[in-house]
Amino acid sequence: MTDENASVDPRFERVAIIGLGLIGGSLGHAIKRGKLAAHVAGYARSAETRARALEIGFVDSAHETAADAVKNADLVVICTPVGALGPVAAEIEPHLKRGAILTDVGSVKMAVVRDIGPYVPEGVHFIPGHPIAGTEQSGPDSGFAELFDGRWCILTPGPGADRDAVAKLAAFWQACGSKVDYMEPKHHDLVLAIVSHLPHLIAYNIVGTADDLETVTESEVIKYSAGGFRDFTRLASSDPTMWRDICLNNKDAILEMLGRFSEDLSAMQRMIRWGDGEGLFNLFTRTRAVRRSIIEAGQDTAAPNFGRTPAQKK
Ligand SMILES: NC(=O)c1ccc[n+]([C@@H]2O[C@H](COP(=O)([O-])OP(=O)(O)OC[C@H]3O[C@@H](n4cnc5c(N)ncnc54)[C@H](O)[C@@H]3O)[C@@H](O)[C@H]2O)c1
Ligand SMILES: O=C(O)C(=O)C[C@]1(C(=O)O)C=C[C@@H](O)C=C1
Repeated sequence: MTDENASVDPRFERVAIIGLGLIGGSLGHAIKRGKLAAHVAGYARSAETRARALEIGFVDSAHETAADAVKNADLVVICTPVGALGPVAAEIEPHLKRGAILTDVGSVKMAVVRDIGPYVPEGVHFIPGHPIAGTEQSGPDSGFAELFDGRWCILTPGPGADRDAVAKLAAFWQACGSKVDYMEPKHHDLVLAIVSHLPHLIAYNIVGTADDLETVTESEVIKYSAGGFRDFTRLASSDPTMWRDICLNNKDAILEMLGRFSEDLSAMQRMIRWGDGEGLFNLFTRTRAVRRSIIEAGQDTAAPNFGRTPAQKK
């Protein structure tokens, strides 16, 4: 915990988690691990997911409607795909407790402010958030308490946000294992477009290209996939709904980064075509240095098995 939040109590009486998949489930586990709430109420659309969440034990009660789950909650965390945030916010609006903190974990932030903002009642503190931690898995069985340990959680409070509420939410995420940082939503979306969204889109594209070649390479793609290709297939197996929603809701920043990427790819194509060995060598030397600085900064947490329970390591 940083000094500035050291004196803030990270605990809540009642937390509501809306959406009980990888992130909602991991949050439930982290709350239980840190004893951060007296009661965790959960909402999922399917009876099967609700039953499973209760059975695993990362929620204390599972509700058939989001409206029911948020009643009396001091902290409400919406953990659904980004495209569902607006409808969920509209449903829960009349049931939110005055003084409660309302937040989310969505991978984009401008669209979250746009979609949830209109449904925040007077007296409720809306502070968008994004834990930069995840895996390619989804659903209630995929969550685990250690997911957020040592990873960043970015909060994007609006200009008029209540300082005490922001400090409380920051203390909560720190108690869940995260390091907390603050950004403007627009800046967040630009940064995440390059460090998270573009890598996933490249992975989806490479695996799609290989799949199109199946008549030629079907057996080879499977047989020799122990190397670089296998790393791409992990990212490319991430949840289709989640990534569709990210693309649709961070369109401008993603198109900007895809444009730059395409230009750089063309430059690389040119170097290969004209045998520019020096250009290629210089580029590869520069990118190798980026990897080294990530490791030196202690951020080498993107390795495929980072943060997973032994059962999840494949
Ligand atoms: N997976 C990651 O790596 C990761 C990391 C950080 C943030 N996020 C963000 O967290 C959120 C949840 O992602 P996840 O990985 O936990 O997904 P998930 O698929 O594991 O879980 C999503 C949950 O939301 C529910 N849901 C889906 N559509 C809904 C709807 N229309 N109304 C109500 N509930 C609905 C699902 O049933 C499920 O319970 C997303 O906004 C995503 O952008 C994901
Ligand atoms: O490690 C992974 O599998 C992830 O995709 C996690 C990852 C990322 O790109 O780093 C994906 C999306 C989120 O919004 C945050 C984290």
